[in-house]
Amino acid sequence: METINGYVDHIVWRNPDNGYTILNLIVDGEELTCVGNFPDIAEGENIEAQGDYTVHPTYGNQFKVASYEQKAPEDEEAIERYLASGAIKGIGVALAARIVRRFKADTFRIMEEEPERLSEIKGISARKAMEIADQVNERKDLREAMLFLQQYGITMNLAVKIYQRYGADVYQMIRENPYRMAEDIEGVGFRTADEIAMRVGIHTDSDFRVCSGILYTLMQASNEGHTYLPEEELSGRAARLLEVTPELIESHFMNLAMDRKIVMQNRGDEVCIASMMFHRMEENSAAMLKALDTQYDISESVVRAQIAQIQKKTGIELEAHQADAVVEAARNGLLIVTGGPGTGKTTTINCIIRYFEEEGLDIFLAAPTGRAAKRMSETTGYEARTIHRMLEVSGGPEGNGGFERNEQNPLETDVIIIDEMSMVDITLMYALLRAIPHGTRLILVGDTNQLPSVGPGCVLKDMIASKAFHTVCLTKVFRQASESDIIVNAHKINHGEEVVLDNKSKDFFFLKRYDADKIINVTLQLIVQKLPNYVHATPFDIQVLTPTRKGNLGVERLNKILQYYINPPEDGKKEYEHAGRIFREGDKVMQIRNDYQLEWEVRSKYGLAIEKGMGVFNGDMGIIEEINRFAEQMTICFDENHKVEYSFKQLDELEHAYAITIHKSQGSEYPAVVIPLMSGPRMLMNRNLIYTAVTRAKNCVTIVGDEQTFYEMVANNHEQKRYTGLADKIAGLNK
Ligand SMILES: Nc1ncnc2c1ncn2[C@@H]1O[C@H](COP(=O)(O)OP(=O)(O)OP(=O)(O)O)[C@@H](O)[C@H]1O
Repeated sequence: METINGYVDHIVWRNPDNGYTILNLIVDGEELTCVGNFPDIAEGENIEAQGDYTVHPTYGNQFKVASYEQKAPEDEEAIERYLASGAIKGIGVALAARIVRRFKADTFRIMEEEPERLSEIKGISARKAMEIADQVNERKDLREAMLFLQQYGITMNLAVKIYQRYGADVYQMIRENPYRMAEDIEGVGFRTADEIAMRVGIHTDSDFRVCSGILYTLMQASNEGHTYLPEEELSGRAARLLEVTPELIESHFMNLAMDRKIVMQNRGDEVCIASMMFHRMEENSAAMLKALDTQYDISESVVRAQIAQIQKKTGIELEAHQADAVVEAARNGLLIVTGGPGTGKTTTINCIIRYFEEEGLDIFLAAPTGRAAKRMSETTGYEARTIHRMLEVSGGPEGNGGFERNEQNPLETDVIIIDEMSMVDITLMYALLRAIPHGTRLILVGDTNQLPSVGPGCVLKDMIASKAFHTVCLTKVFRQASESDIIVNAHKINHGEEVVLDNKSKDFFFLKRYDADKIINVTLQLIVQKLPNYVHATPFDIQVLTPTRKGNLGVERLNKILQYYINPPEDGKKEYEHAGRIFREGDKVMQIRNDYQLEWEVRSKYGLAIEKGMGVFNGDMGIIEEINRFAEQMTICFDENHKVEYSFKQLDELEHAYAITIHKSQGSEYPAVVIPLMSGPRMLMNRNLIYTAVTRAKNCVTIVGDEQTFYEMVANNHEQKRYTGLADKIAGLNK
């Protein structure tokens, strides 16, 4: 091992999570590339490093640093170089020279111990002297805090965030209550905080730990869709998490309620406990829905006469419930329209749009996902946007002022129609309602038999269950068996009736296979050979939908296999590996969380941006167009030619999408769907799930697998219970 001394001329690259850094060090006037872990280093600093010289196949000679020490610059030249490097704001080249000329080798001691003396120098006021001293100390404090936090296994990136939040209080916070971080800092969950607490030696029954664990349990429950938990369920879950008794958990409920972190409410003979956030969202949403539900004094016969006119013009005669929906839309501020596939929801929306248009009203159309919005645009012929886009994403967290449109800056229109309402969770509903002023009509359209929203809440069902709002349920199926077995079978599935699997259909097939690898083989043949011609689509458009993420037919395994066959490695096709996944040019990928910061642009054929916007959302699908290793980014092309640059660091937000879960497919429609099916957990394998999968297909559904599993799913009407409070809160307003 060798020792070198030098100063950092330039930091070439740095990984903020682990401090891995490539930098140019000037050693005896010569430039040397050094690589290694540098938790905190700035350009201009002097270091003494131990390590070995190596030769990198591409980059040549390097020094691999095993350990290093920061050295206060010893000679005056080094001190001046450091100060002139811009490391301290307000000191440039000229001032650095003046300072060092005056204080010589004593410069740093003066800055730390007698900073007021800096004002002896021309160009430095007393205030500026103190600002410089603060910065010098801050850097020193930051460095010390970093070292302290790293003892507890905290990454650099997180350590900076923690230090920024708590400053000098960081030591006390970590020693006394690291659980505060789980509430205060994004990116720190209960588990991280608990791990730190364990290292610090905090007891398992500490009050802070129990309270934080309770809030964490409620948050975990919201990931399963619940907005509250019954008291017993909460104490049981939290007790298992913290490995303490349920009694200890229960003894903290009252304190948390007094601190306004949770809300306890009696519902029947049950005590329901919700986090304050979800309680408020539900309570405010209930009140806002009620406020929108005004009645308009419009005569029914006048509306019906208008409908007759519209029917004459369009040549479509509405069925009784459809016409009722138009009448209710005209006479009420809030209306819900539900129905399964092919029951005429779109036809009804179209008539409602025409009616309001003729009244001279402005109409906004929106849906929860990009694909659903696109479909709404196609079927209505009017522009439909995602709800996120309509509310104008502002870059902040969802539900917390994350949209430009809110009560201060509401949507300016007369009528808002939302499609695919079953997918809207309470967070998005709350954000939507905040942006709708009194006097705007709101029409919510959806299919209650679809899977519930991925996010917490059960908004559409709860609104219907409250019986507080006008609801029109469309039941007549307009498409006949000869036209579409997909629709007819979807309704049969929904009613638990027998579906004939004789493959005499034109659009509904069941290929019986009983072995996972055979099922995958058939799936591949369908995507690559059989279906593209049959449904006039590309393999990209044919979507594999599967119930699970894990297992032989889970998303993860299917994606690896499908990628290998559909988009195999090839010379000239660039690849990049991230977290065990190989992303390759030509891959089909999906964004897996809402990202309001990502910018997209539509480019002209000369590559110039002709339209720009922000936000890529959970479920958006695209193709990797280009991987640029030099710039460490890849270009993904999403629907409507929206091109987005992902830096390699953002790849956690992307997954392959050759196969996706049925849950993720909600609100989307594909020309053809292939569903590999083998037995799985009963809780998951229910009627809702197979119904949702089948209704995603426009032209063709093929299920490949075990017919027994299919029959069991159709028979299994057991839905996973969601604990949600919106219905009760709406009902409570009537009392
Ligand atoms: N009153 C009607 N008379 C005759 N045909 C109708 C009527 N209403 C709807 N249809 C036809 O039934 C089919 C399904 O209607 P529509 O697309 O409106 O239903 P939907 O509920 O929106 O279906 P999906 O959920 O599958 O999109 C369409 O072909 C439509 O033209």
